Amino acid sequence: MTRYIGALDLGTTSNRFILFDHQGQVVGTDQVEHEQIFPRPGWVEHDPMEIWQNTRRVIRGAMGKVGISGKDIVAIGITNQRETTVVWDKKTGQPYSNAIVWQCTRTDDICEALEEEGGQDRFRRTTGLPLATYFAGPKIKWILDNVAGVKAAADKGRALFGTIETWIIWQLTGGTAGGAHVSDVTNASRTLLMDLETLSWDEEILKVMGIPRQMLPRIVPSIDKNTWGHTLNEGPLGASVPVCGALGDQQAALVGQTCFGVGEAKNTYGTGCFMLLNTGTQPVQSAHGLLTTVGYQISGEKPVYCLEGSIAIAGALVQWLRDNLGLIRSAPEVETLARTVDDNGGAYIVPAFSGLFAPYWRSDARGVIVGLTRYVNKGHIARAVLEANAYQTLDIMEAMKKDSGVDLNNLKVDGGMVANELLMQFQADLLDVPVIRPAITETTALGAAYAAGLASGFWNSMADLKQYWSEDKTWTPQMDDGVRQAGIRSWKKAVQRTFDWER
Ligand SMILES: Nc1ncnc2c1ncn2[C@@H]1O[C@H](COP(=O)(O)OP(=O)(O)O)[C@@H](O)[C@H]1O
Ligand SMILES: O=P(O)(O)OC[C@H](O)CO
Repeated sequence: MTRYIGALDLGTTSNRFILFDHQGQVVGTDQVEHEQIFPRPGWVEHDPMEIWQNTRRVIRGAMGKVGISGKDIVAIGITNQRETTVVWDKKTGQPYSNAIVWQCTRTDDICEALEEEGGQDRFRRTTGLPLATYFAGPKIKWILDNVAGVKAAADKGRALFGTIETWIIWQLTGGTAGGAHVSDVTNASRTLLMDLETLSWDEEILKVMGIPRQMLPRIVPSIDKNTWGHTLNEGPLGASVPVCGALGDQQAALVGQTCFGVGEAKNTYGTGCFMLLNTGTQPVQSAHGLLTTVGYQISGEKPVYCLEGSIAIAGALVQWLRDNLGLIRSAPEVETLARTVDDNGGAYIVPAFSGLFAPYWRSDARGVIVGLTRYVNKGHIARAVLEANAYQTLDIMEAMKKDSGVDLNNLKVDGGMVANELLMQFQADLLDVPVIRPAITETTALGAAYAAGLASGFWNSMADLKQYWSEDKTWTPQMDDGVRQAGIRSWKKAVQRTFDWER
């Protein structure tokens, strides 16, 4: 009987369940988008119950399309948008509020107050992260301080915190009847609350932020067959299937791209865009605005660390062009529109919608469109949207080189936006290195499947997984260096124009 690994990919824009066979090939998938809630400028929320409902829907949907039951699934792995924060009541299973999404800027004042002592890098040595609205810890504090009843419930041990993998694993493995309250170490490393060396919650930071220890999940390795629990027979899989792996989505993409060696990197273009470089079993502190984060941990082994460059707005800018400006009807149309012109016509967009993340970490920044003249038309704007992503990646690549000394001689890419050929060519031109797209661009889900498959014995070793990686297409640089340098100069000027807007 053919058996499968299931991967649940809980992204910012949509939830997917993907079934993989033993060759690492996709045999079936189902996907549902969820609502992006913008209650105020800079605020972003999701409804945790909608994410749970859609999770059940896509699991049943993918199994139905392939015509299998939960009994045909050896194990499942979970991967998720990181940092997005849910606090819920463990007796009723109800969230106290909407989830605060990683892009949300509402914790600006909290971060500013925390910075007064020790500055933006106050917790960097311990956590690998600067103080920024991006991370989960300040979001928990915001909920404790602002949502009625949560502080008292947390003190009594009734309120539980989780990032999205924690929330969904709790639901899948029992919910109010005793679901597992666990977080994988890669997600925990994005809270600003975890000590990167000991892989445990840092009591001192918890005290400073006023977060009760008992609301936090147990931190466990990302690839592990014993600690996550099993799905319920009465749940969406209709069977008791072990949950054997969980990884933040960017770390999952690193695993899916089989970047297991020191110096290997990938760049994922989804709602945001994230480059991760494997730095081995010792954390490397960044001096150039990157994050130090856990890449993955196999049970019983030392964790593998990464340097990460995080871009908040990538595909989200394409969504904005579609949903807020109505210039396109679907995301792929941005390429058609961009191809109506030869270049950006002098226009640059810096999408600092959530402030600017790496390498700048400026929460006072807001988005700009610069270089406008009467010549600029909607085709130029579409180009500037795509180019913004490539220029932001260039900023990250420069910082990565300074921090690690690694001069990448190509870039492995994945994520929803890599279908965009114009962007991929421009990216190769700008970085002046080849850009390589793998045959399977669902690398996030693949990484979660690999994690679950390794832990459950479906696959034997990481070395075995390397054979499933294959190239689909490579773009080689074609741009004249003078044109490249002129573009980079204009981009850097445009970035400066975003600063000092909010405060
Ligand atoms: N052909 C395309 N050109 C540009 N952007 C695209 C294209 N197809 C999808 N996108 C963008 O990619 C994002 C979805 O990618 P995905 O990897 O599924 O994201 P996530 O994991 O964050 O939910 C959306 O923001 C969408 O606007
Ligand atoms: O939804 P994505 O794929 O853009 O990823 C979101 C990140 O995990 C946020 O840190």
